[in-house]
Amino acid sequence: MSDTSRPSPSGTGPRALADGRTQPLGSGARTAAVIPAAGRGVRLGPGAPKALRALNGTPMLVHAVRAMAASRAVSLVVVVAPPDGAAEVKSLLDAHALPERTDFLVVPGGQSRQESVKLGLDALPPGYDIVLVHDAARPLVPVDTVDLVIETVRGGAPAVVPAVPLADTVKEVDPAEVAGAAETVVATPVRARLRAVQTPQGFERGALVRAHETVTGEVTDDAGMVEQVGLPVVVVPGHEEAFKVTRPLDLVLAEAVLARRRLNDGF
Ligand SMILES: Nc1ccn([C@@H]2O[C@H](COP(=O)(O)OP(=O)(O)OP(=O)(O)O)[C@@H](O)[C@H]2O)c(=O)n1
Ligand SMILES: C[C@](O)(CO)[C@H](O)COP(=O)(O)O
Repeated sequence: MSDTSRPSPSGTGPRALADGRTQPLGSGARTAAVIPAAGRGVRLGPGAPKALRALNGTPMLVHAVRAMAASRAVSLVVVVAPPDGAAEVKSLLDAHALPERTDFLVVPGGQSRQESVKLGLDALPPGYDIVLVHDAARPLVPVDTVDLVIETVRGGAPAVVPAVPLADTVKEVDPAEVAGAAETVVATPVRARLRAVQTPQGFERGALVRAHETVTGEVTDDAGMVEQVGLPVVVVPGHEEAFKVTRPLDLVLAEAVLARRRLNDGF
């Protein structure tokens, strides 16, 4: 099979195959996680920036950092803090127990999620061939999901998203009427073919960097940017506990999940 080589920013990355997949990176590939945590959390209501709000007494961001560091494959976590809050976030992480095998970096974020992820990527040192991007707002993702995403990138996928089927039927509405007093349905996509995608999304580093350097315009996730540069995105099973804390009711659900985990763990 013919293939073309494409250097990764670390200089140690994989070769891109003609179909956009990459040759397997192998188990030696080092993995870093970028956690965008610079959002305000407007939909959660008034209060501190969302990532700093507590879930059972511990800031959501600390839960999210621990969720990434729980994977033995993740050796660096880059936290993208609110633009004026990097020092506060650094102190917060210093004050909470985190695995010793994992290094941490904190950088200030930007005005959009996309900009914050790019700032995190820019801060990544060389030597990491796989990059996870994980919302601070998904604090409870289980380690098995994180590991599955990493394994799939190691196996040669340039981009991987964990996803779950939808419970609701989804309607597309007339774009001219979006957020108006009334909206008209223009289509009903076949639900069985739709997936709700979660994070961490995993990437071969070169693919993600290229996407962030070339794609402009509104995007709501990083895999969508990789799609736009023409690379395949592989879907793996997500997890119901990887839901995004977006509205006040999600906080109630997150605390219930933590309570159930404590019961199951017997403390
Ligand atoms: N300028 C921004 C906006 C968002 N995020 C991060 O992107 C993730 C997903 O965003 P979302 O859940 O929408 O968070 P917020 O933007 O804080 O929420 P809202 O839209 O309700 O304000 C969050 O971890 C958030 O902190 C970020 O790093 N920088
Ligand atoms: C990246 C994401 O979590 C995938 O579902 C989602 O698109 C983030 O959206 P948000 O509006 O920035 O929370």
